[in-house]
Amino acid sequence: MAPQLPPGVRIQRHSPSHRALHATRPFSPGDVIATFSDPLLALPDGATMRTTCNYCLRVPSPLQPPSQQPGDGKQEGDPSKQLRACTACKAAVYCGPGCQRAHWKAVHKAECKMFARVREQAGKEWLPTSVRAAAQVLMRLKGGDKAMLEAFGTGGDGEDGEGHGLKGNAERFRAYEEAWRDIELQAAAAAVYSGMLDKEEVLAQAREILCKIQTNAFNRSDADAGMGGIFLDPGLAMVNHSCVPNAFIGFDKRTATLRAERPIEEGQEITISYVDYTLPRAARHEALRQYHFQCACPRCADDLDVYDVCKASPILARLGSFSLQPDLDRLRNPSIDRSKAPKAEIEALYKKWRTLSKPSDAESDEDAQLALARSRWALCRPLVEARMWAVEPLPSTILAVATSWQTSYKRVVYALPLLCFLATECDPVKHPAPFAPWRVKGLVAIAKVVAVTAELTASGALARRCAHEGIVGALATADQVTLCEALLRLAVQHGAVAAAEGWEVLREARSMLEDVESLQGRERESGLLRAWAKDPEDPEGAAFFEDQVLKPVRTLASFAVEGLEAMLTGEDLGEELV
Ligand SMILES: C[S@@+](CC[C@H](N)C(=O)[O-])C[C@H]1O[C@@H](n2cnc3c(N)ncnc32)[C@H](O)[C@@H]1O
Repeated sequence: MAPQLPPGVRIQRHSPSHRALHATRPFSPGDVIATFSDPLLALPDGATMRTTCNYCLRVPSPLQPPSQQPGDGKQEGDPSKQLRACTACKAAVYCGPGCQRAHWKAVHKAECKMFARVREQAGKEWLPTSVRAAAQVLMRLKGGDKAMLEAFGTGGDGEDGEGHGLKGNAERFRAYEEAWRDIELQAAAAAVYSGMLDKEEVLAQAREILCKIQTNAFNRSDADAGMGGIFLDPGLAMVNHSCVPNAFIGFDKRTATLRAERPIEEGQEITISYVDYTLPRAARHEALRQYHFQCACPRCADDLDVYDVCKASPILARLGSFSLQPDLDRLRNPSIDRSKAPKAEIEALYKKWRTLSKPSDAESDEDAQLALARSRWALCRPLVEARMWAVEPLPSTILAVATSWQTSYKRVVYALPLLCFLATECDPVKHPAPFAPWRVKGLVAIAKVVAVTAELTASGALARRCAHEGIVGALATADQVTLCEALLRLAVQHGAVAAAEGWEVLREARSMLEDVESLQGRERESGLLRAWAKDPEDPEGAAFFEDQVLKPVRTLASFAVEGLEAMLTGEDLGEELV
């Protein structure tokens, strides 16, 4: 039987062994195409299975009071106390009895004994995610689980033009030595710990299962959203890859939401990107190796960079205005000089950039981070010369510095120009859709630093914490509370589309916005911002936004490159900035 699908999508067979997801009606950017709430596999990351509800995958935090559904957990406050362990295996934890019961019925009944074996034989309380996933499949297949049999049973790989099972690309995995070694090890562990190694064919079956999991499961990992793990739904698994996708997936607990990133016509194929589509072509292809196909999307065929794709994006005109970079002409005609950074050079420098090792935990002090940032910045020189700020690995280099300064007592104010620069010069080019999660995260990051600088300004301590006259001057003339409120309004509006209601970044933005709204004497500013958020074309609101938000953000962004140069190339200046 073909996988059960929600309305909005259907499966179309392009060739005997290649199926695809197609739209059954038109969708506009940001629209929900379909939701998938009954996954076949939904697991937290191995090492986090003691801090994540093993059923609903919620990671409790003080900001996340437990919901009444489906876990009906009641404890609040200390996150670790919000989860209770299965009394039998003590390995799996839950946010409430509802989740525990649901997980027991779905899979834990079979895997509970497995964790006793893991403790006995390996002295561990958890298993790597893929090993646990494969063991779950083995045990559910043995138990005659119908949905598992359809997806993972033998002979259904779609290769015969009729099967509806998941594609596994097993022969290709076998030829990919590095990946195959891992699969063999994981298969052996899954067979041993599931207690099924008694039959020789179980090993082969476990390998097939792992190939299918690697090919079809989605990685839910997102540190900012406080989540990790994998998600596999046989219907959603029919969506193919493109480096210029028209859709994207957001995860919230056990639900995956497929949304349109670009306009989609009725009958059109729906595609997502399996990898970070803003990487240079060679890096994308390397990341796609585990899927065993040659991407032939327009970005790959013509080796388009992020500026090319942004320029041609059909959503710029529709969506560009309600953002920190509403200047569409600038996005379409950036002042870059490609001759200074030829494509081959970018690919080579990206490869080298990736080999620069991150400081280990032991040496992750500011000096080690600074040394790494210096080497990365030096490698990115051709991109800086070409002013190609949005081409990786330059934005990641800037972001890493911004992130470390953001959490540094001494440098937090200096993070502001970098974050404003990323939000105006990099993110909108990489992700033309203003609801792209990266862009929303960027807005919240700026708002957080502005909340700090507003306090420093109010207490008169700003000039002591920042030696840069330009930054201090820009902040002195800005209404920082209004700036913060505007950023949060943008984040809340776009964040609701970016991921899901339970997205941690959105919750944080909402909570900060409530705090700002409760401040007295700001009725006029709040009123104007509210009007502008409702209608970005409203002339009074738009003028206010330009003056109170875009102007200070642009001014702050204008100090970013100069500040980075001083810090990362000038021996003395760098120290002075501390
Ligand atoms: C998650 S499945 C997608 C559904 C798959 N087409 C099927 O029929 O089962 C991933 C696999 O689909 C194929 N695939 C996905 N995107 C592709 C693309 N753009 N071009 C060619 N094959 C693709 C690859 O074999 C990949 O390993």
